[in-house]
Amino acid sequence: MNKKSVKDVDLKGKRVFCRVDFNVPMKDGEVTDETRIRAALPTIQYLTDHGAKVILASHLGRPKGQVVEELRLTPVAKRLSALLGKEVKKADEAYGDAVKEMIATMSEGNVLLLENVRFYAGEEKNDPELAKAFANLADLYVNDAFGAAHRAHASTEGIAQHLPAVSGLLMEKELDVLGKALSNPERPFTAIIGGAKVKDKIGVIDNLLEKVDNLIIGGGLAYTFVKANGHEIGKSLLEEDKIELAQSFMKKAKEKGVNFYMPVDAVIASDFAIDAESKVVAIEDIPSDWQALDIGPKTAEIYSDVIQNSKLVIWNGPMGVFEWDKFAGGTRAVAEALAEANDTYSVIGGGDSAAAVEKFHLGDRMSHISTGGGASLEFMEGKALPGVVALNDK
Ligand SMILES: Nc1ncnc2c1ncn2[C@@H]1O[C@H](COP(=O)(O)OP(=O)(O)OP(=O)(O)O)[C@@H](O)[C@H]1O
Ligand SMILES: O=C(O)[C@H](O)COP(=O)(O)O
Repeated sequence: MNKKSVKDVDLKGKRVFCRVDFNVPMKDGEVTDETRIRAALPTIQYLTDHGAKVILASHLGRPKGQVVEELRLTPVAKRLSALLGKEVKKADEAYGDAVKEMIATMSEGNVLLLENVRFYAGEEKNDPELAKAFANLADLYVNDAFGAAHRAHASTEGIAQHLPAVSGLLMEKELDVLGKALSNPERPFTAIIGGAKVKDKIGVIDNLLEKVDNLIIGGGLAYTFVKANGHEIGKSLLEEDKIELAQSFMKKAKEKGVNFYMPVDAVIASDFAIDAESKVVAIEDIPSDWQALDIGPKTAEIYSDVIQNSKLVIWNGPMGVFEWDKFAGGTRAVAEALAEANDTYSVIGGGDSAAAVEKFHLGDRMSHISTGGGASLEFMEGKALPGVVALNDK
């Protein structure tokens, strides 16, 4: 990476404003998945080990510029404190005199967590005044929030205009893995794209078709492609206005010599319901009042074979409604094939695919699980990430 990192700067005695992505799932005031907190630990530890005073900032949820009590970061401070094995002070604001006073009492190696930066309307507007107020708290800015790097907000982009700005270790690792995969892939290189909507994956499919050897399509978005191929899909998800686009992707794949894989069978359901009646049919046999909620077993077998024969696989988006057991088989089969493919470097592109891999307890069998959903998608689309662009060059 051509951006400076924490390893390139002097940290001793410095007040470091470190943006992390602690946008974690919570229930009843408890953190229910601490993956993102754990992922930030190496940077926090590196900073404290090198004598910095660490001021952490994050967003949580989408409070839209207002204080929302359930979206305070207090439970996160508690979890972080336990994981670090040291006290983490928590401020009830994210800037201002009270926060400055807390920082003034900090010693080298201390950690302070600021309040949810999205409680301020200026955060998402990238208000220069708010960015300056954040910058006023510190001597150095570290961005370790890969998951929020696609947002040009005051704490991810604006602040970098006012302080020396470097990346954290997680940010560096994410950019390294995803960057290498896209620029210098080991081959055969396979991308698996699933999820609900074609509309959300247009950019990524388009960009990956320039790079991959195999493109595998699954999930709800597959049925627009099946329809574009001339089959009836009953009540399965369809984006009518994307049929032509789907056809153009299939044409592009042919022109580029990319093997394009679509479902050959499906698990169909009588309704969109957890307890719906279900059965397996060939892809051309979906009855008009049924809907496809998962890829079928033959498809799963074909996809697993392609995975086993790949050197690099990038996966974004589930193959079916994996939240419901009846329709989780396809997503599970893909996750298991990746887990078993020892010679295959597997990159899971955050969001729902990461959640699925964790649900099947296969997380530790993947080579890299990105902490960024939207961010990894935008990166794979080939877009520049504002939170990265703003950092100082090496
Ligand atoms: N055949 C299907 N019909 C309807 N819904 C489906 C189907 N297959 C998958 N889904 C649903 O799609 C959702 C995931 O799609 P979505 O595009 O939101 O996630 P994603 O691609 O992982 O994106 P992100 O990484 O941003 O979370 C899941 O909730 C899943 O139940
Ligand atoms: O969960 C995420 O993908 C990141 O934390 C970004 O959150 P956002 O989509 O609310 O900006």
